[in-house]
This record gives sequence, structure tokens and C-alpha cells, in this order.
Amino acid sequence: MTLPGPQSAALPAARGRTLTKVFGEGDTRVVALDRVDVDFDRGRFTAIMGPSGSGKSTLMHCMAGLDSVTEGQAFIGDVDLSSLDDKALTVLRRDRIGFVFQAFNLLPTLTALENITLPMDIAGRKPDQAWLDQVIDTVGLRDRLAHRPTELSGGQQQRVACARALAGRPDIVFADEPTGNLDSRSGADVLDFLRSSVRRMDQTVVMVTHDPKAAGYADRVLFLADGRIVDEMAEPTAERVLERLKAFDPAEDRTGEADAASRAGVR
Ligand SMILES: Nc1ncnc2c1ncn2[C@@H]1O[C@H](COP(=O)(O)OP(=O)(O)OP(=O)(O)O)[C@@H](O)[C@H]1O
Repeated sequence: MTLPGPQSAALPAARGRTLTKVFGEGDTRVVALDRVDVDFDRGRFTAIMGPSGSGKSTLMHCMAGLDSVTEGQAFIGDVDLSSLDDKALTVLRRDRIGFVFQAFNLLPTLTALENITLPMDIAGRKPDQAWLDQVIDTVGLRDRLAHRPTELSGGQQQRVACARALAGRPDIVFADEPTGNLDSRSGADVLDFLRSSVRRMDQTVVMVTHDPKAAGYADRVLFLADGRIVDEMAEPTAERVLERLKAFDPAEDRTGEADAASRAGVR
């Protein structure tokens, strides 16, 4: 195993530089990301929030190499994703990035344990058993490992998906609305696990969410509007996030939004 050197240890787990993503052209042109600079430090839990269409998913997809950028660069550690061909990008995503989606995306024919180790099995990598045990215990799935997804609740299925994302000890986990399909109790279990993976296992998690309560589990919240990061909150609470979100009124136009942002002390 190669241990990260002092330089790579100091690097953020992921970072974007002047990230720009344009969809379509002419009348249908949309600037989904507008020169975004962002760092995701190691061992931190970041939530990304903002109104519908503000660019949250696009930012996550570009940072995770699921979509290409129009301009700028996305780095995982010191690797510039735009320098990789499709094959190298697939390997990087498989080996260095964990994903959790709103739909749990588990394979129905496999047991929970088989789902958790699937990415490593595909890669021909032997799991680090001590790490895997820690992940399974932290997520609280020890007595469910032989169950298939249909025999698990939604919350348990999402915890399997979280364990799968973390099993390979990735550089960073990207979670897109991980609690969107869950009741609040199951959602809290999933968020507790993501929180513990950061606090106790030194993982790095980036989560897109619409839910202020979910964002309250993070170390910081980035607020997007119109493809830009317009605000950032450290040590968020659900109440403060909710207050901040009230400044984004969908009825307001761009000028109104600037007013709202200035009322909220942004810009
Ligand atoms: N494949 C695409 N083709 C064209 N436009 C797109 C595409 N994907 C996203 N967009 C546009 O880019 C902008 C940002 O979309 P994105 O999905 O990143 O927003 P979001 O903040 O994640 O929204 P939501 O909260 O509704 O999921 C939107 O205006 C959207 O319509």
C-alpha cells in the first residue's frame, strides 16, 4: 500500500478550479456552473444546498468525473480528471470515489455483504477485512449481511449502499440526496453513519441535499445559486440553514436574488 506523502496529505480530497459547465447552445444555452472554485478538505463532511436548478447535481457530477466540464478543472487529490481517458476515469471512479444515490442501486440477486464488496470484487481487489468490519459495525448491519435487498427496509438498503461506497476506503464519497427516499428515522440513521464515517473513520463526504436537517449533520454547507457558490456556513444547524434558505425565494428574479443575498449578508 502506498501511503500518501506529506504533499498529497495536505491536498484537499477534491477541488474544482474555475469549473464551468454549459449545456446546450443558442436559445437553449444554460450555464449550469459558472467558474466555481471549491475545495473539499479531507476528513470533512460538506453539504451542498441551493434552489432547484442552481447546479448542485452538476457540481457533484463534474467533481466525481461523471460528467465533463466545459472549462476549468476538477481534481481528485492531485489527479486532474480532464487528463484522463474514459478507461482511466472509470478506474479512478471505481477505486477512489464512493457514490451514494437517492435510489439505492443495489443488485437484487446479491446479499447485503455481496453488494457491499461488489466494486472491490469487480476490481479484483481483496477487501481490507479490518476496515470492512469497521464499516459494517459502524453502519449497524452485522446481523443483516446475508439478507437480500428485498428483505431489508429502505433505510437498511441505503445503509448497505453507504457501506458499499466506503468499503474500498475511497478518497471521497459523493452522496446525491441520500435521504430523499427515506422516512425521517431511517434518514437519521443514514446521516449518523455518514457523520460517523467522517468523525471516526476520517472519511471525506460531500452530500447534495434539499433538507436543512440533513445539512445540519455536515461540518459546512455550501449554498449554490445560478451556478455559483454564493455562501458558505461552518458548523451548521438545521435552524440556521433553514433561515439562510429563506433568502432564496423562487419567485424572485436575478435582481431580486441579489437583493435577497444582500439582505442575508452575502456578497
Ligand atoms: N443534461 C442537461 N442538459 C441540459 N441542461 C441541463 C442538463 N443537466 C442540467 N441542466 C440544467 O443545468 C442547470 C443546473 O441543473 P442541476 O441539475 O445541476 O441543478 P440542481 O441544483 O441539482 O437541481 P435540483 O435541485 O432540481 O436537482 C439547470 O438549469 C438544468 O436545467
